[in-house]
Amino acid sequence: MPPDDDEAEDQQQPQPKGAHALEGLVVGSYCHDVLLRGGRVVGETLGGAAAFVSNVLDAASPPEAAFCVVSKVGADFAYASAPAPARRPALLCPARPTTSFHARFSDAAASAHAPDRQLRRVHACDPIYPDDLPDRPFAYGLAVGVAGEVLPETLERMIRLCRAVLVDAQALIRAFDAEDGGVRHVALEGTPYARLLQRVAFLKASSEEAPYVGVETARRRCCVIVTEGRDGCRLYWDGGEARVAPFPAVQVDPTGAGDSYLAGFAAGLLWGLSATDAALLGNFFGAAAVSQVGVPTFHPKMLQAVKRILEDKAIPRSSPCINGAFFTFQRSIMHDELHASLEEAARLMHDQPPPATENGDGIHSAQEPTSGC
Ligand SMILES: Nc1ncnc2c1ncn2[C@@H]1O[C@H](COP(=O)(O)OP(=O)(O)O)[C@@H](O)[C@H]1O
Ligand SMILES: O=P([O-])([O-])O[C@@H]1[C@@H](O)[C@H](O)[C@@H](O)[C@H](O)[C@@H]1O
Repeated sequence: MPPDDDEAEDQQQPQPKGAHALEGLVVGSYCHDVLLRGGRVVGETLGGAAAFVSNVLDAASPPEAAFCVVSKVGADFAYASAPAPARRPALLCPARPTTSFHARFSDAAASAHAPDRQLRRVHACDPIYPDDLPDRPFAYGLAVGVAGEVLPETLERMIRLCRAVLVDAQALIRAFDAEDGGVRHVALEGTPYARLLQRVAFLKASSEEAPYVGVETARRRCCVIVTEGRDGCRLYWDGGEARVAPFPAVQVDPTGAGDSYLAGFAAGLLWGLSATDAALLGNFFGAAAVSQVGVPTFHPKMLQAVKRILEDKAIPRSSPCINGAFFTFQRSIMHDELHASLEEAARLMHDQPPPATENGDGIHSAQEPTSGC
């Protein structure tokens, strides 16, 4: 198919050079998460995919890979003075409240594929408009909206600015009940995002979202990743697929697993791994996310070990792989060895207990709001 005018323009776009040749653009709002079990509030945490994503990119990107976050919050934002990741300033919308979700957990969610929480959007901040994005080229972009804030025209602008765009399906297919904000999904094909898919590099969906994405149609346009909770994930591209094994975890809070997965995956690509190998890093950080409440804190020894493994195993990045033209999908010969080394590193996470307080509900409160709430 010949490229349309937009695509031709994209292909001529100047490549970023110099110290920020691997700079990323993360688009999606921070939010307030309220966790409920049995009608009782059992945790209040910083949320929003952008928060989980920044946390993992900070932890796992190669040293030369910077990134910036475009996020919106209201004047009530409770984590403005918190340490990373919300220290990356969000655009302030004084007239609107911070996006907020209530996540209701059911005790019965024992199956890996059963929805383990019911989400309600309680407040929505302003959308992120194309003009809110910095006007410069980026090596990669992550479209990680949670509340419908990444508009189709904003995703289109990201595609123009970034050499490769990775998208979380939750940014595209969520619809919100007009009465109570209940989250449901709509078919991607019927949304204005569908026509952009062929200019996206990777689309990640959870197994609950996958039927709405339509994997068989979507994989002909971009690589589709379906995450399967504690079973790991599968990648589907035009002409092949792969299953990638998980890492063991004791789940205390599933929030942010998908977000942390996507950022781990992107970091893997930045280190020069193939998509199937990078998915190991996604699974690794997805597992790390569920073992703590809210945005997780990683043990420094664990992170050192992960970086050593990547420095050792990843290919030199003189020609960055995070570039639509150069992705390789297949697992490499060192895939199993990489899994074993990361599994070893994961044990260091428990070298000392994470900074969480048990409250008897299986959900621990790792972060308290620093103001507001
Ligand atoms: N209980 C678990 N044990 C180990 N890894 C997990 C667990 N839950 C999630 N993960 C990891 O996180 C990834 C994303 O989780 P998933 O539940 O599929 O996404 P979402 O948070 O979007 O619903 C999975 O592919 C897996 O790698
Ligand atoms: O758990 P996950 O699917 O990766 O992502 C979550 C979103 O689905 C949710 O709307 C938001 O409130 C959480 O903070 C987190 O971003």
